Amino acid sequence: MPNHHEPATGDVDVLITLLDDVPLPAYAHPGDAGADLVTTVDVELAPGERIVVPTGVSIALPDGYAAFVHPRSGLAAKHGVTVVNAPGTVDAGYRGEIKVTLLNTDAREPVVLRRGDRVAQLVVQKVERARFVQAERLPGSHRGEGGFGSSGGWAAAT
Ligand SMILES: O=c1ccn([C@H]2C[C@H](O)[C@@H](COP(=O)(O)OP(=O)(O)OP(=O)(O)O)O2)c(=O)[nH]1
Ligand SMILES: [Mg+2]
Repeated sequence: MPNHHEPATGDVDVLITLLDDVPLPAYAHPGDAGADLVTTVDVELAPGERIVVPTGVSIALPDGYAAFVHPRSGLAAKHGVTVVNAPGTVDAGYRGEIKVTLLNTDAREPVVLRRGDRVAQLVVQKVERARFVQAERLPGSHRGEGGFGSSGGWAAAT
């Protein structure tokens, strides 16, 4: 059984403060990309309702990293609960509490989430910062300006 109270082990140290009586974000299985975040409050989401929930954690990412707040597939598939701004971006310089903007996409059923429930997962990644170099023209490419379904319909590309 996964133990959600095991401290996360990983490749990069991320300083974290616990603002509430919550476990450290934990990877449920070795090799997981996302460490689960919990809500520190009970919420009931009406159909179509969104709400910002606190997670009780704040972090200091090293420069060159960002963390992304992703939905959990189980909550999404079983209850229609997603993260509105998925994936939410946590900047390396952000020291505030990580919050999750949940949305109940279900048209009929309300969803109850209890304090301590795992509502999202945090993916820590290296990110590049671009220098935006203004140019008169862009180099050509195979795709060109095609997008937004240019390659075909929803089934296999035809
Ligand atoms: O799901 C999220 C997304 C963001 N944040 C925090 C960390 C992030 O560094 C900060 C700002 O996020 P973002 O840049 O996405 O929001 P904004 O609307 O552009 O606000 P700001 O003007 O503060 O950048 O809010 C969260 O706690 N959860
Ligand atoms: Mg911003």
